[in-house]
Amino acid sequence: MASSVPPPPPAIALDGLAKTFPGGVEAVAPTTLTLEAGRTTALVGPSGCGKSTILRLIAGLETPSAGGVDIAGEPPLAIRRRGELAVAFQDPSLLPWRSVRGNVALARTLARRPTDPRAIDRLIDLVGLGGFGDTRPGALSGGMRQRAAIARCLVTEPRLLLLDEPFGAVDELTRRQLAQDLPRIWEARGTTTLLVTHSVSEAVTLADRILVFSPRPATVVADIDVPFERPRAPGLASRPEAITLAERVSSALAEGRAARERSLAAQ
Ligand SMILES: Nc1ncnc2c1ncn2[C@@H]1O[C@H](COP(=O)(O)OP(=O)(O)OP(=O)(O)O)[C@@H](O)[C@H]1O
Repeated sequence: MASSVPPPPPAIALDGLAKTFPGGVEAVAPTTLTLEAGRTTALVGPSGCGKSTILRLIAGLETPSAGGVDIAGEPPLAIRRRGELAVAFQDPSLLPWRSVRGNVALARTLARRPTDPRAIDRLIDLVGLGGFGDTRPGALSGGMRQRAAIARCLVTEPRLLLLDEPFGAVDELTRRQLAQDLPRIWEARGTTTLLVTHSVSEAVTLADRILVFSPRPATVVADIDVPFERPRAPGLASRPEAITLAERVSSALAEGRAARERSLAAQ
């Protein structure tokens, strides 16, 4: 989709960011790190460790208990209000009375960008929903709804893209196709992208950097650089160097869990 000169992608700084929910559930331990502008960072960690909470804090959808988030010098809400931040959560909240095309087009209108029907249809095709532009969400499968939500995110040409298990409800073959096609869109625009995933191989294939988290409260246990050239080759996940890297991530996950168990046992 054509646009005027895009603003540069933002870096994200977490400064002592922590979250304890009312009732005492400590989801995120104080975390300080910088996520570089224009790169894709994957967040991997055990279920319930606090990954989605981190994404929601960065999106300004949760209030930190301590510390803060700085996105290119501004708080998350400022970026969100300007429509420069797009979030796709596991459970896509599409408007049920609008078609796929209507949902995608509305996001573009809300971001105060001109709407080009052909560009919207190209994006719908790209996420594998060609022919479903007139269909309402209720008549789509969970995976199709997820893909419509991804199209809705990308159509706003965000500077910052937050994806929470974006391919969770998608079959393996489609997942691979999406993992191949979609990053090209955000890479071409230099979007700063954060991706929560349970799939180690997806993290290795899609990300420039992988942050591995401990069980709750989320603490970074490994910060791994992914050195593979872009665009990523279709068969990358089965290359020996990718397998070695995936094993490093899996070991860090296991070590994070073991360390947490040891510290709980010592208490
Ligand atoms: N609004 C809330 N109020 C109270 N506790 C919450 C709230 N949201 C999340 N939690 C708790 O915080 C912890 C972290 O949740 P979060 O959804 O961030 O984990 P996650 O790593 O994304 O999990 P998964 O991989 O299973 O999606 C969990 O124990 C969850 O029950």
